[in-house]
Amino acid sequence: METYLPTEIRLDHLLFRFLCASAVMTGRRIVVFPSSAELGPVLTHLVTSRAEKAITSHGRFTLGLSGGSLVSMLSKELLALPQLDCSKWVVGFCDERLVSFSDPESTYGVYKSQLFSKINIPDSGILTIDSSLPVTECAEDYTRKLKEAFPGEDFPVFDLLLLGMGPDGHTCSLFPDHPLLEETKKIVASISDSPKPPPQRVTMTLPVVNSARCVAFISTGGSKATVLKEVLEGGKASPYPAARVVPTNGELFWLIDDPAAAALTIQVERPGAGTKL
Ligand SMILES: O=C1O[C@H](COP(=O)(O)O)[C@@H](O)[C@H](O)[C@H]1O
Repeated sequence: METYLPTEIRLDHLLFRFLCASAVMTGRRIVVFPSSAELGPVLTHLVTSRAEKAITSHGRFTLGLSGGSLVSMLSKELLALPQLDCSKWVVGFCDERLVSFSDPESTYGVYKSQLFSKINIPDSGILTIDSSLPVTECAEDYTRKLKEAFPGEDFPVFDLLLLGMGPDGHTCSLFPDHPLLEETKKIVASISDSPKPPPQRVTMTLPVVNSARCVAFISTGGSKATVLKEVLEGGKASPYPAARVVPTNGELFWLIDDPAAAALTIQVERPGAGTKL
């Protein structure tokens, strides 16, 4: 039996269903903002909306964080929210550099000083590497921590992964032409020859990234424009690690600014004020 709805609500409902369907059909949404000032609030909406959905459905929100330019943008935006309850968050790192936590290159270290120390996330909800271990043992130790945090899952299924992309097309610590791109069994891999310093890192593998319920790339600045065109318009044959991120059952967002989008010729979304994902 069809429920009666006023015309405007039926149209909204149809539009909503259309947008959902087109997102599924295209498999990804590329959303371009004039600058990171407009991108930031939409990113926080994505985080808080997926957190609410996850906590309602399974009692916690599992979030994978990347380093680099994302750290300060995300920290600033989350801390600007009037209310942020992170008591049910479990945070892991999409990749981490093998340096001491006090080193400015430590992704955990910078999140700790810019974000974790200012929110109510419990220490037990932050899955860190043991930076005192040699790199292969560090990856094994981090694998064990993820397996404990995601019991019964062959590959951990994160509610949301926030990824960056370097100007060479790398994401996490998965670099172009590196054998780690072919990894199919490990959850976490070590790398000792990262072309971007520091050379020793641990990284989630592509099977983990592609198992997530939602993956969002945040990419800003003109230095990303050339590679972004290759990644987003290069088709299935694109050799760039970022192009290999295609969640099997999850959502994929590319949140980018105008300078990063400068070379794109494909259709993108240009949201207005108050856009929510
Ligand atoms: O080295 C890294 O780089 C990427 C990209 O960083 P960005 O500063 O160009 O946004 C980052 O996503 C990754 O976590 C980090 O280890």
